[in-house]
Amino acid sequence: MMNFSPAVRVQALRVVRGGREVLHGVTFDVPRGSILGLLGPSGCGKTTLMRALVGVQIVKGGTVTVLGEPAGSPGLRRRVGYSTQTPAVYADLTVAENLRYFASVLRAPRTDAARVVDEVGLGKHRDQTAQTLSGGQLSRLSLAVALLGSPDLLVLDEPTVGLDPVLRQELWELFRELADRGVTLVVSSHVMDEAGRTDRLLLMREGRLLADGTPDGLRARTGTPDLEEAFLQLITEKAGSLA
Ligand SMILES: Nc1ncnc2c1ncn2[C@@H]1O[C@H](COP(=O)(O)OP(=O)(O)OP(=O)(O)O)[C@@H](O)[C@H]1O
Repeated sequence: MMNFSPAVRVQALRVVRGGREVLHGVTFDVPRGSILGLLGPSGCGKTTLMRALVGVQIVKGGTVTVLGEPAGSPGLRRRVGYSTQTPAVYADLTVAENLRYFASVLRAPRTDAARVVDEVGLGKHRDQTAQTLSGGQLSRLSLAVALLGSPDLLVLDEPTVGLDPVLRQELWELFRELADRGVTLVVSSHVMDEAGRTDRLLLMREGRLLADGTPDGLRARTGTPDLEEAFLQLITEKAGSLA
């Protein structure tokens, strides 16, 4: 039977960190097999929101439902892949050793380590220790770990930081292939030209959603083809309406 419920449903989510509310009631859905982009200035709450999706963030209010279960449920552990901004891999293990290790922890198929190394284009570096990788290679290793076990939801925190335009393009092509296979992706980025590659964009500012729509919808609403310009316009609009 087809499952039409959204992959992610976030309702009225509030989070307090360090005694301060950093998410002030965020609500959105992510349909299965789509790519949601999370954009907004540094400190607006993107990482906090992603932590709530993977179930490692204590929440003050609201609900987060992932693949039909409360975020963080044990049953979701192998169905959700998360790559953080600071890669959590072993510095003194090689690329291949790291992947074999995490594959065994996740009880992913043995062949998975080889598959994901190719998917992220790290084949040439498989025998290099993680500590000798460049920043971009390290973030691709982190992405490879998230792909182990073929999760249904991928939560990727700035996966393309430090990558050249060619690699960024290749990774976005991979994200689209995964979405076409039914995987749901939530991807944060600082880079506006990547925003146009998503199915839906959440523009965040200071713990609130400034806009939620398709890239074309946001362009139409603001009357500009440039998403960066659209974002700035929405911020000004909001500031005006609050004044
Ligand atoms: N452990 C913490 N204690 C106190 N405040 C925190 C903590 N972690 C994050 N914050 C605050 O929560 C807010 C949201 O942070 P978050 O990391 O989610 O932002 P972000 O949008 O991911 O930023 P960036 O793009 O720079 O990674 C920020 O104001 C940050 O200072």
